[in-house]
Amino acid sequence: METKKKISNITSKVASNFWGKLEHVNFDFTFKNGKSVNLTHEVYGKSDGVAILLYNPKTKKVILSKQFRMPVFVAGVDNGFSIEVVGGALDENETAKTCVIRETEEEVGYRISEVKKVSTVFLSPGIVKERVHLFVGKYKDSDKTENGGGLEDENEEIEVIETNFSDALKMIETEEIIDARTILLLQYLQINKLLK
Ligand SMILES: Nc1nc2c(ncn2[C@@H]2O[C@H](COP(=O)(O)OP(=O)(O)O[C@H]3O[C@H](CO)[C@@H](O)[C@H](O)[C@@H]3O)[C@@H](O)[C@H]2O)c(=O)[nH]1
Ligand SMILES: [Mg+2]
Repeated sequence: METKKKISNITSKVASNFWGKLEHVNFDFTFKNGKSVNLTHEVYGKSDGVAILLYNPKTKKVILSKQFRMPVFVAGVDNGFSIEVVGGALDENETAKTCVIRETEEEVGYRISEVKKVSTVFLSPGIVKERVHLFVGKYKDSDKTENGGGLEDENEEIEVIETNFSDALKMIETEEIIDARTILLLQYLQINKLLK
């Protein structure tokens, strides 16, 4: 039984509070041999997030979005454009389900009501404290509204991509799709044979 806590004397300083918050967390870490070190780790995050893969069982198509992502650009990949599932940050006091239904209409213009929760994941647990709640949801052509494309007042510009599921899977191999949430959810559909 542990006699001393592994992590103790935790203090946190806000290093930056712009869009998300970057914290410097100082703590004592005790190794198995009893030795203790004082460490400072960076932790970044905003609110938790959601993401959803929309699929049409009749046409075997999926809906994806394409938008500019500065971190992707800074990393030198694909001029910064990224093909992703619909997703976004939770508003205050918003449930994951309400958020994912709202983001679906805002970003790609489909009004859906039923979604299925798949899992909750950390995407970069060494750095980012955000948890993302992952969903899948069926859509049909008649769910389409006049909306989509993102919110102008959030400076969003989103291209809606409706593509064959089989082509989307190929885009993982060709690395046209590089977002982990998107790959995870496409593979979830494949493993569970939801579009067979
Ligand atoms: N990252 C970032 N986005 C900003 C900033 N300022 C404005 N934005 C804009 O704020 C909007 C937020 O849109 P959402 O749909 O809510 O979020 P998202 O950008 O799609 O998703 C990102 O955040 C989610 C929640 O934190 C994450 O779940 C997801 O993985 C991704 O990082 C985007 O248009 C983004 O360009 C900024 O400083 N940083
Ligand atoms: Mg978004």
